[in-house]
Amino acid sequence: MSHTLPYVRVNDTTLRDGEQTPGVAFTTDEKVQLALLLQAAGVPELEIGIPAMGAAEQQTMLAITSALQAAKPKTTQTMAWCRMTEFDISQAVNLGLDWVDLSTPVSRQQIRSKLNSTPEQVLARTDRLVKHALDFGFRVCVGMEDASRADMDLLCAVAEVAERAGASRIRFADTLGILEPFRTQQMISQLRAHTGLEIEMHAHNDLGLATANTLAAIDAGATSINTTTNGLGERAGNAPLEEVAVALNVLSKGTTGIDLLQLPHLCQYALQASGRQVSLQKAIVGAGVFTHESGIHIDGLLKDINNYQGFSPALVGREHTLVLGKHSGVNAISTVYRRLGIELDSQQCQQLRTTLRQWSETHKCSPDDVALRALAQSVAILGVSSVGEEYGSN
Ligand SMILES: CC(=O)SCCNC(=O)CCNC(=O)[C@H](O)C(C)(C)COP(=O)(O)OP(=O)(O)OC[C@H]1O[C@@H](n2cnc3c(N)ncnc32)[C@H](O)[C@@H]1OP(=O)(O)O
Ligand SMILES: O=C(O)CCC(=O)C(=O)O
Repeated sequence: MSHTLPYVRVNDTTLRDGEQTPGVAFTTDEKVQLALLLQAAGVPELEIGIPAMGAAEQQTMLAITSALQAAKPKTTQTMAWCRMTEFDISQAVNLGLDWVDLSTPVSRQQIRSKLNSTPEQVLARTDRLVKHALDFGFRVCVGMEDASRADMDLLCAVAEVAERAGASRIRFADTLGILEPFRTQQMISQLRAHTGLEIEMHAHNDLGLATANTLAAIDAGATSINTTTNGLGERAGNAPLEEVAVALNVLSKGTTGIDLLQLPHLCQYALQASGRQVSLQKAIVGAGVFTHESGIHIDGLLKDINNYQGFSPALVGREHTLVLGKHSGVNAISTVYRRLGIELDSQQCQQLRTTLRQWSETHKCSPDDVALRALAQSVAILGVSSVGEEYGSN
């Protein structure tokens, strides 16, 4: 039986939390370009900066909101991150923003040791400053910093006060990245049962669980999520946009309206602008994630692609690549060489299988076409009769 997938609103914070990655600092032009690429890819909301940082940041934010407006149709809304203070809200005015996120710590630890405050004061401040921000025409999200370490009673109380004061959304921040999916689901479900507000999940990747926790939050009723391109962000980063968007699609958990085909280009630009690299094996965008070397896998792929394909790389505009190496089998060797225009017989393939093992241990990479031709020549020179037969031929 088919069912309608829930719409999940992506609020990408590459330009705010992403830029908090130590050492990362985008120029105004880079931020504008990133915002335009995110809008073109169909991301409906962007958190674009922190007005309290001062005039330069505010000018950049204005440049972003103006550029998004000019690129008709404007489909992407913008949000500023603010501390829950009059001053921060005042700095967000006249920047063309749709939303402010008013952030307040909600764990006992941070309320006491960071703000020198009390839960009662947090509640009173939430009520007052949500109303204050509404007076400026902003839509308001209340950012619950360190929510994963907070008492559920206080989270519910903050949500209640926020809702009554006129906020549209609460953000549940796993600020330290200490949640796992089961606990995430439990906490978000409890909040879901308690508030009619939109709930936004903000996950950090300190335990490598940001994507999993984001999906768990959606299962439990979160309506929007924070992401960053390539998982940029504080420490181990945030939930990567590309992972979450593709996972929601592949796992049939939700629709985002994001054009997945644009993700590689968008993420590549974000890498360049951030001066960062992702590992070869980074899900979705890593150079090696659709590359296959193992003999049994390539044999299976050649017989039927679905033998070793969880989802098609074409979903993100990429394709499978076959390489040879230490783990190659005869079927892979003959296929790869045939693509180079070199027909090998079974014995030559077996000899190459042995040669490739030695070559790979020495070079610690996949042989390129030049190296493959040289290896084929070495087989011809050595002659097939000298091949050791210790592995047999299939
Ligand atoms: C979990 C997160 O990612 S939260 C976002 C964090 N992002 C950043 O910090 C990046 C941008 N930050 C900055 O450029 C600067 O920190 C600024 C401009 C915001 C503030 O700079 P400064 O005025 O020099 O203050 P500084 O950073 O030293 O201290 C932060 C102050 O904000 C207060 N504060 C922190 N969070 C909040 C909050 N949610 N609500 C109200 N006050 C807060 C702290 O208690 C501290 O106040 P204090 O000096 O009275 O003790
Ligand atoms: O309070 C918020 O808006 C979340 C801030 C944040 O980036 C975090 O807690 O990790």
